[in-house]
Amino acid sequence: MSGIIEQGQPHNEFDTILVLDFGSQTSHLILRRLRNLGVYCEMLACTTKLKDLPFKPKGIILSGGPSSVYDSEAPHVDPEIFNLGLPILGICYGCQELAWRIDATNVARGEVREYGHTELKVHDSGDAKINRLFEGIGSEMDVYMSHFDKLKKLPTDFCIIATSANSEFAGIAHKEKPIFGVQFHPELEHTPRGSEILHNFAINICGANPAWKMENFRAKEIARIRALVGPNDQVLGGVSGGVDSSVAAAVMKEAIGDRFHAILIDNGVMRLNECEQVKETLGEHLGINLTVVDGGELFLSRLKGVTDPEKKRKIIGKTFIDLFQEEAIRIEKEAEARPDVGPVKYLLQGTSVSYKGPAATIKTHHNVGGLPDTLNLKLIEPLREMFKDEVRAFGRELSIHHDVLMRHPFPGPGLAIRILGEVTPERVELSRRADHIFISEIRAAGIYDDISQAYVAISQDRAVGVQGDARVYGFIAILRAVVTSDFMSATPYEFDWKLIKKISTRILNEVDGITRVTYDMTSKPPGTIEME
Ligand SMILES: Nc1ncnc2c1ncn2[C@@H]1O[C@H](COP(=O)(O)OP(=O)(O)OP(=O)(O)O)[C@@H](O)[C@H]1O
Ligand SMILES: O=c1[nH]c(=O)c2[nH+]cn([C@@H]3O[C@H](COP(=O)(O)O)[C@@H](O)[C@H]3O)c2[nH]1
Ligand SMILES: NC(=O)CC[C@H](N)C(=O)O
Ligand SMILES: [Mg+2]
Repeated sequence: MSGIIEQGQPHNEFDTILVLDFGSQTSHLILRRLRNLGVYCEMLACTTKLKDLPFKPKGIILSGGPSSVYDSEAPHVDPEIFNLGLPILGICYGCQELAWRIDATNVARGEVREYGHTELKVHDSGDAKINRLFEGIGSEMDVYMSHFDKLKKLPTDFCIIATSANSEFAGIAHKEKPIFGVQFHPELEHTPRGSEILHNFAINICGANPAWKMENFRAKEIARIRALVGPNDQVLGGVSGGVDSSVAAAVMKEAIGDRFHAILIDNGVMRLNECEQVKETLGEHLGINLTVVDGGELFLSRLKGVTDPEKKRKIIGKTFIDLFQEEAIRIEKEAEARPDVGPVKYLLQGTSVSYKGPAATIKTHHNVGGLPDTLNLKLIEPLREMFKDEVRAFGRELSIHHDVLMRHPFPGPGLAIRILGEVTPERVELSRRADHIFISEIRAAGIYDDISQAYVAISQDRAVGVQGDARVYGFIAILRAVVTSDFMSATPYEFDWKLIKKISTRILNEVDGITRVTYDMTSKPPGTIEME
């Protein structure tokens, strides 16, 4: 990493815990819990060569992951990890990895899957140094497990610090060195006292000073962006009106002023009047001059006849990139006469927490699928490691208006992943109008902020109805409203029955082409928030 990029990096100023990501769906939650404790942390790929690290962490956490350590394809940590003299905590796969690195025969496939809550028994080793991970917990603790593989043997020089009914080695500690492993997931809310374990590790064992605060982020991020972009280069910003990109755009504007160009791409699958409204709101509340690029026809023509969800996502992602590239050329042309500004070198995305590393692909979120090699724009993602609620807290720090901050997330592929199957202009229209009624009623009932995300999906199947005594044959509208704190897991919102009946009646009366309305009762997991 170059010296310039290193300037203003928080890991040079704050005690930092390094999280090595083995691809768990919940790796980011480790960071979030640590930040809540005031401990600065960063996440890198599990295979990072540790001698190349641009900073010295106070300790290292190995995350969970979908692989099995004994498989030939499994990812492994740099063996150098044991020579750094740093405290290490392995979580689930991370714990199995520690044991495997010491002796590959320590880990094997289990006989039973252990998914869900388990009572953990904490063992007193008689040595205060070894007991530190569970300090203050007492003799029992409710934990969440999610594994199949298990430790078969205690690694040499380790002792047992916790057990569960299924895991003889649910917690292990090295007898001399500050190396610990746990089979359960302390980062999950389902492990109610998990934060205490992370506190014990990061603050007590690693000795990290918990001096990190959200307000540090603003100055640090602005300094980082200024150093990265330099005095002349320009930045193109994908701005959707969503929470992430609005907050990211506000930071960019503060950092580099009019060298930042905010672009909203109308992908033909935005909600009713959305582009006009976003342009107005961002201008009014953030003083950001947004250019709206009309890509509607292009997107819809490329989506014609396509029904596979992943194909739809990929087509949309690629079309976004094509249009961003065209915009970069336009902006450079316009700036030709200005000696003070240089080329457009960066693309800003407001992405907050995303799946990266070797995590199993559940969906190709278009914005995080990686940019094509042919793109000569480098990515800037100021919020890349934050969770939505952290982005909102950061936005409040930047005095961004409540309505912008509380907007329900809206995915980049827009209504296209809520219109099951083929996206046609007619079905986009149905989806827009039904969605508008649903959201307007939710707002009017004063429950918009109680719901994390709500929308109407349109089925591929049709159903018969009777309207004005005539037979009609139309699509099914599927209402979805969920409550979640981190969008990783979610439960359906419990509507007042009268309200949901009113919404259903309005949709059936006002949207021609819809003959049924249903409510999606699926939690995440096993469902996801979007339909496709
Ligand atoms: N229609 C669009 N035009 C331009 N950029 C977009 C558009 N949709 C998404 N993006 C880019 O992709 C990024 C990821 O989208 P995502 O939906 O995750 O974030 P967001 O729209 O900023 O916030 P939210 O999650 O609240 O919707 C955005 O931050 C933005 O940079
Ligand atoms: O920018 C985005 N591009 C995408 O391709 C995408 N797919 C899902 N989402 C949003 O991510 C959150 C979790 O969604 P899922 O439970 O459907 O995976 C929810 O908030 C979704 O709206 C996306 N956001
Ligand atoms: N959550 C995890 O880290 C799981 C680890 C490993 N894949 C197992 O099944 O045991
Ligand atoms: Mg969005």
